[in-house]
Amino acid sequence: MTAKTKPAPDIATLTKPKAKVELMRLRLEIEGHDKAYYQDDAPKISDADYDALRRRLEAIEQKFPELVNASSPTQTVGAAPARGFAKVQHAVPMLSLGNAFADDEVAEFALRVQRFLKLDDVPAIVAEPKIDGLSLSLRYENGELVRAATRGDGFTGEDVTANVRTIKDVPNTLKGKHIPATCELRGEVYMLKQDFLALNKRQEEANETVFANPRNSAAGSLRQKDVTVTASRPLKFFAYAWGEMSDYPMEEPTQHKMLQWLDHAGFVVNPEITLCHSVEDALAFYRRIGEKRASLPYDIDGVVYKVDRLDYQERLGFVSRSPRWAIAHKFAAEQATTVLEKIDIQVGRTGAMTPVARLQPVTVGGVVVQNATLHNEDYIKGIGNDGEPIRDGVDIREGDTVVVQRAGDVIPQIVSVVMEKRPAGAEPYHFPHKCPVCGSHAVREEGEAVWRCTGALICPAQAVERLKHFVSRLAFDIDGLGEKQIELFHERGWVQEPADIFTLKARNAELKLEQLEGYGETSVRNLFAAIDARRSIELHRLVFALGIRHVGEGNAKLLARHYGTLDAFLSAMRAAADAQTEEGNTSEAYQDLDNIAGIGDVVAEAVVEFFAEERNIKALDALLAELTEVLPAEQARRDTAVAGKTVVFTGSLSKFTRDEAKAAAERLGAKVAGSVSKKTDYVVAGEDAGSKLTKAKDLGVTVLTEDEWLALIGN
Ligand SMILES: NC(=O)c1ccc[n+]([C@@H]2O[C@H](COP(=O)([O-])OP(=O)(O)OC[C@H]3O[C@@H](n4cnc5c(N)ncnc54)[C@H](O)[C@@H]3O)[C@@H](O)[C@H]2O)c1
Ligand SMILES: [Zn+2]
Repeated sequence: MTAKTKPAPDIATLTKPKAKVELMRLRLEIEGHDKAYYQDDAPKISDADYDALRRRLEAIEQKFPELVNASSPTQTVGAAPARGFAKVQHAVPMLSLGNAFADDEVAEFALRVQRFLKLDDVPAIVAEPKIDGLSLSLRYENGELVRAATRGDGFTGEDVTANVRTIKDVPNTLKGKHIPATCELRGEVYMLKQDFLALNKRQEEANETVFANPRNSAAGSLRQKDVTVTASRPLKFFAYAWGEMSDYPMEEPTQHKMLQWLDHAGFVVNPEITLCHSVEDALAFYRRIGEKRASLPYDIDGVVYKVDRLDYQERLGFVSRSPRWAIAHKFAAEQATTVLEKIDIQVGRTGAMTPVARLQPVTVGGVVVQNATLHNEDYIKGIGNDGEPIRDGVDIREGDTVVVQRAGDVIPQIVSVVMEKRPAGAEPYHFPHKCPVCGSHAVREEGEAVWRCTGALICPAQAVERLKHFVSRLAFDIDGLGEKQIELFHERGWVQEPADIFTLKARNAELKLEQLEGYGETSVRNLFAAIDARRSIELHRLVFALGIRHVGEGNAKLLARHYGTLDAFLSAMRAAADAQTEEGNTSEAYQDLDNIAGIGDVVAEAVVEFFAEERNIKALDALLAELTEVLPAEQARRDTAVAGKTVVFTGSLSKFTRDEAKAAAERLGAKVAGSVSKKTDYVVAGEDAGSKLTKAKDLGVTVLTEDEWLALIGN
């Protein structure tokens, strides 16, 4: 949810005519967002982006005050009532609040108030959590609820009386002795975070609107034309204000006494509200509630400070859209403090294990955040990609209180750990050395930050990718069994590991593949025939198909040629795997593998790790039981003109395909390379050969036409 605004002109150099145009543009854009937010309960941008638009508008209006007019968003509140609701005129307007973001803006507010009232000290101030919901005005006549209205544009709201009667926290009849004949009591409709999450889950399952946060969810639930829908939604209400009052229920009324009265009259008043006697007290409340924010069961987006004495409030009065006697101290929109409850490991499609922080849900920038990525083992330890410390080298532990950040569309991140809040006995996190999905052992390669599951053949997290690889062109290459079919068969639970492909036919009495959409008797028969044809497979294809990390087609061929037969390969691998330790491998089998020309330490390690995983062996055995023969690798010949030579094919070939050329060359003992170097013996150039040909000429490498090549290999 980022604002897609054009690079906006610099305010400092803005001329008046340009400012006019820019104001017009901003006003339209803000009005559009106001409608989406207030009328449709479905904002299109984050609150932070929205606030940035408003701040820009304010800055321009400040520079050109003559351009301000009454319809500017800086002068208005909310949005007009939506169609479909009866309109209600508020006896006393429902306004917005001025904003403060920094501590000194709060101090300035207090000083302004003090000066305005000509007092010697800052007057008593009530600090209230700013509940992130929507405000509601309730009109009581002779203690009975007669009308409920939303704020709307501040003067006219929407009639939601029937909807509000379904909210338990709103009394139909006021309690107590001192009930004014007429009173408009006000507060915030909101939804508990857990109720919001549960509601969203139900909505998602029913394919209904999913809300971005508890605020939108509360607003959308209240503003329903069908009252039974509102009744089914878990709405709550905190009372904290009032509009018209025929008289006050007490002598010398104050904000905090009125809150007490609201409580006695049958409302729920927020229990965190505190009476403060200095700016320091007020700021301390702000910090305390900020730290508590994530563990509160409802969302708050700041603190509202209100001058306590009502006679002072009256003297202070209003400026355009907000009272002079109150101010909202907002939390930084894109950061929030919360508790990291648990670290989970997610296994990717290729076996990479990524740690994810499970957080107590917290709303950051208008979106509920429950997870944050922790990237890898080093990141959790406080080590960055370059080996340098991050977060001042502080590690992340389960139970930590952390500051989460979300900027634009970026995945939420953990910016810092609040060390004072680290629970006694919190242990450094031990990154698991086992795959949480399949239980296979995991490895972290030299020079890499990522741990990977070695259960290539059996890990459900990797299954689809692995199976697709297994049937790919250079592996088993089964006609009629491509990526789409693999996905389908896997989704249905018919194929979990390679061996299952070969038992499809035997299970078909039960599976009935021919009844699948797009399949018929013939195509199923053809599929089974294609699968059967692959029960006999070349060793290098089998090795490649296993999906061992770093073993591509080239390495698979090197291995197949070196060992020759499946039995030789398997017994060598078992011997090497048996000798595998964390410190290394000194077995003869391993040394032999590591010494194969073209196979380096990284590849050798990966191969042995694969065979050291018992689960892979089981899956491989199951597969081998289904195969009829594994064809030994063709030994590279040493008696041909090109044996031991390195060849590069380039340009478009017309006498043979590149795959054919490569296969033929390799059969004759040549090595096929992808790029030209001093070690290249021949470059076979087809039509339109480009840079490789030029390079060959530069290096003096022999260049052959296709025909010359065919002649050389005796065709
Ligand atoms: N994302 C968008 O497209 C979009 C569009 C419009 C508005 N917004 C967001 O809405 C907010 C602006 O709305 P606003 O004009 O209502 O101002 P506001 O929400 O900043 O402040 C006024 C409101 O605070 C609420 N409030 C909660 N607790 C209170 C308490 N204890 N005492 C008094 N009031 C309390 C009341 O409902 C009151 O109407 C901003 O956060 C803005 O980012 C977002
Ligand atoms: Zn696994």
